[in-house]
Amino acid sequence: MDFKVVEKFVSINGEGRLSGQLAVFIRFAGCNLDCSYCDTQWANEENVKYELMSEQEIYQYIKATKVKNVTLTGGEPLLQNGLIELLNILSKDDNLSVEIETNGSVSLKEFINIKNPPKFTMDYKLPSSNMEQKMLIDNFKYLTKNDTVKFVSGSTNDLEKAKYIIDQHNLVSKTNVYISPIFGDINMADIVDFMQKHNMNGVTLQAQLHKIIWDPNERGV
Ligand SMILES: C[S@@+](CC[C@H](N)C(=O)[O-])C[C@H]1O[C@@H](n2cnc3c(N)ncnc32)[C@H](O)[C@@H]1O
Ligand SMILES: Nc1nc2[nH]cc(C(=O)O)c2c(=O)[nH]1
Ligand code: SF4
Ligand SMILES: [Mg+2]
Repeated sequence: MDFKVVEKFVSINGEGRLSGQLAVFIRFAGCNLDCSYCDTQWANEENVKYELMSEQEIYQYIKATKVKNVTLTGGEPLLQNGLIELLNILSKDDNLSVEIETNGSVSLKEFINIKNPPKFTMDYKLPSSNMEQKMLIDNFKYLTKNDTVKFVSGSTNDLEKAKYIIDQHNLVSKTNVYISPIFGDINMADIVDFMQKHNMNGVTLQAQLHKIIWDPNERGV
């Protein structure tokens, strides 16, 4: 199966539990959502330039970088035809640690049963995204302590919804829970105040590190 790869690069992971560590990124074309704040809308455009790569070509590229952490992102990686075949190849290599960034609207069911499954970082899209109605609440039941739910928040209303969902589904006891600001839209100090006011123990606040290191609009970092 050939995959539409819009960019591939080595950087530090700017998000999630492996933030600050080297990672090799594979970004796939196309997404089923249209989040108001999406910083990679270009990857979802119909006429985006892409390179067709087979599973083996992607694996060989990853190995040539000598980087252990692999992030599959997009666009929406879980919508790529043949993703299971790619994951089967990557999961056989004990020297790789694979993570998938996914938007919360695609069922994880068929991806969790593979041997040595990837770590999922699943967004729960909050009201500011305009995509909340697409969230599959059922996905929470597949997540473990290897995975993460991320709430990208741009307002107090978003934070209140995040807190409601975290409490309602007891997420802190099941998985890793992160809050990340919509870049530039909300003061991080206000998020900390909110976390303190609501005793949000076990929740991690995180900025997008790559947007602090490099120009926030730079691609390939
Ligand atoms: C571009 S998305 C690709 C993967 C998948 N479609 C998703 O939404 O998780 C990767 C991550 O970047 C986050 N993101 C996109 N735009 C952002 C922004 N302006 N500020 C903060 N995070 C953003 C998304 O919420 C998601 O967690
Ligand atoms: N450095 C860096 N780290 C990231 N972690 C997740 C990213 C993504 O776009 O999914 C990302 C990204 O675009 N750049
Ligand atoms: S789901 Fe991810 S890639 Fe798709 S529009 Fe939202 S942030 Fe962008
Ligand atoms: Mg990004």
